[in-house]
Amino acid sequence: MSFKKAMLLLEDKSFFLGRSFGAEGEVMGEVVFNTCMSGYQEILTDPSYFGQIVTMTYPLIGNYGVNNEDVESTKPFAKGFIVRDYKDRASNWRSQETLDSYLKRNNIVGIDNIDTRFLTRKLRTRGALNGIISTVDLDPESLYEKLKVFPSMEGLDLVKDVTPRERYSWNQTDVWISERFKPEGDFKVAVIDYGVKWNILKILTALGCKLTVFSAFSSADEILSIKPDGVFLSNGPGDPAAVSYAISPIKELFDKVPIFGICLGHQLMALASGAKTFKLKFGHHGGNHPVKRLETGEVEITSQNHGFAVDYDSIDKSNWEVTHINLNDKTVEGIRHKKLPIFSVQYHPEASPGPHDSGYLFKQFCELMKKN
Ligand SMILES: NC(=O)CC[C@H](N)C(=O)O
Repeated sequence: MSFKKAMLLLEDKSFFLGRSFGAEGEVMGEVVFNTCMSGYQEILTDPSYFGQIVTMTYPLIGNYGVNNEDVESTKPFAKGFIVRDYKDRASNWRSQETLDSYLKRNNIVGIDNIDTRFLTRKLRTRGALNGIISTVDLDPESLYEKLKVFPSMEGLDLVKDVTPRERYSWNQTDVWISERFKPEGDFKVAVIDYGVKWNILKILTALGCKLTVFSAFSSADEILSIKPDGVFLSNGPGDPAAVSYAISPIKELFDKVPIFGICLGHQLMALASGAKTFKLKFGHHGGNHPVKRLETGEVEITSQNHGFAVDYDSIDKSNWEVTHINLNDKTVEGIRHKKLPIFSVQYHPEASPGPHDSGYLFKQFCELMKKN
């Protein structure tokens, strides 16, 4: 690996000199911090990170390498990667490649030797900031000139860049997942792919769902044409309120089939119900967010990755019930329709990376399809 210098500059003009790893070049994006202690490969390949530069609060990154199995999509979607201490010696029986070589091969710019604790504290007090990482220009003035015209995440539709153009079928799972999830029946499920994580598809498959995956541009009629037993709304990048074309098809599906939404899918379901979304100060990105399930009073430790949230006050409480609340900041984590078999959560029950407390939600979706 190289020992070339790299620079990170934020929109508040603060800059950090570090060391280049991964690809060389220059990238801009919204800088967010993730508090997971492992799972960098799943994080990098989660399409919801499209448009963002991720910094890990866990200091040692790269030490267990990279493999072909732990990816959440075809390639890394994060724009750039910031770490405290990159370890080039990968030690794990599943490792096939170093993170440095993986990032180089996929043209993702990384920077290490950054005081990620200081950076995270700054993002926490200032809120998410745009940033630029460069290995080709180390002049803060000139980096700032480039960054200042870069758009803010608010108002950006990034789903159009990651959603598939054509529908496809999915029938893969893996041994770890099929140990936890057993077939619950034989269901035909339409997935709307706004940037879906593969772990979701693998869990649904293990539960006995035959999946047809649709583009975000699909109409309700196209989706209903396969006569699905249920519809799943996926996670995805960007500002949910900007994905206007995806909202009315969901609304049309409301009284037709059971629907389950995760993260962006949850936000779009809420928007279709007439509620509003807003941008959080620095978002929730990590594997230890406590969420209270209001029905039972139980607390789930959840995996999360979102910068926007559903506004509690805007929810139509005569038809919808808030089912889950985040115990850190009391934001909405789940909603359910009072009569129709439709529900969604803001967090990630598929985890990957993260704890498995919330896996029951997938079974709940199967129960609704069975009853219907
Ligand atoms: N993981 C996701 O689906 C993220 C949803 C949305 N892009 C947000 O940041 O809030």
